[in-house]
Amino acid sequence: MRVLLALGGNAMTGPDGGARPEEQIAAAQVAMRSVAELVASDIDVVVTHGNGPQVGNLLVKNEIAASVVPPVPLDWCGAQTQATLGFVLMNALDDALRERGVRRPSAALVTRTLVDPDDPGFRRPSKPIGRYLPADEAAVLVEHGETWEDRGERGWRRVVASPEPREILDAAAVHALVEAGFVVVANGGGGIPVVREGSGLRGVEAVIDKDLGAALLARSLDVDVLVVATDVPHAVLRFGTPEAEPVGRVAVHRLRALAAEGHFAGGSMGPKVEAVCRFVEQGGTRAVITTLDRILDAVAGETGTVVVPT
Ligand SMILES: Nc1ncnc2c1ncn2[C@@H]1O[C@H](COP(=O)(O)OP(=O)(O)O)[C@@H](O)[C@H]1O
Ligand SMILES: NC(=O)OP(=O)(O)O
Repeated sequence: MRVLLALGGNAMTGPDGGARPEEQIAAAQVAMRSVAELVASDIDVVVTHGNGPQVGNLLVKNEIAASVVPPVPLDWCGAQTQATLGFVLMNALDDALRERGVRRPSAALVTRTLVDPDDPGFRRPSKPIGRYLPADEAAVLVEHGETWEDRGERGWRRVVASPEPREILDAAAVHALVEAGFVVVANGGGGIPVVREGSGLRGVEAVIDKDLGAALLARSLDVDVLVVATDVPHAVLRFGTPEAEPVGRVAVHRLRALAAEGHFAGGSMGPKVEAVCRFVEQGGTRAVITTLDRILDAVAGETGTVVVPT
């Protein structure tokens, strides 16, 4: 069996979204213990991860330091988060494999994702990144030309362009590493967004939704089960109301109908639901949305929102 595990950026950054190194390392250790257990049962595992909090924080650092050192564009920030989180995840994975006495090599791959330069996502920023701020502080940044959005209880968050992922350009390299027995970390943050220019590629300033990127990578690698690990155990109907109801095992056409009724918020649960639907519609056996600590049961289809073909 082959599994793609998509780790949520928010779920990896602790309760206040602070993204402190020790919180990210601790979350990676929890997730990688489960990955080691899967690998020990002879399951091929590919890991991808979000980068919303981390790429937003890097962008702020660049902006604040701009008068001292040259700032780098958002796609470079995305590439940097792939490297940092790849490093953290590989360390945690190697430790977890060693603890279980499993000998499997790991690799983290800088991964590029093709997007369309005319994608409407460039005109309508929709991807929340970085820290949350109170409304009055966000208003000051809006005056300086940034786009911020009210994200509910936790406050306001900056939003940036998020085009559709069209092709995972380095999928063949991921595939070769998986076939050679590596546990691979790839396509972090949905991949570094690039467009074709002449006979080459150019990075573009955007952040791809990692769950949509994960669905595309999963199909490119003939993955059987996609697990989207986040900070809630299920997708929920009437989320945040007294009538909230978790979605358990569900056929993909039913989940599509629930999404059309507007149960899943844009920029958070909405793209996860879209990603799991796409994966199952395109031939995946099952896709599961649940929390980081339930990965093993999720792979078996025994917990979370379990999406199946019929
Ligand atoms: N219908 C819903 N069911 C469950 N969670 C929802 C729903 N709508 C919005 N959410 C929010 O989605 C969040 C998970 O998405 P997100 O923060 O993007 O996760 P991650 O960074 O882990 O990928 C949850 O913490 C929850 O607040
Ligand atoms: N790139 C991305 O979707 O990151 P998050 O999952 O952290 O929002």
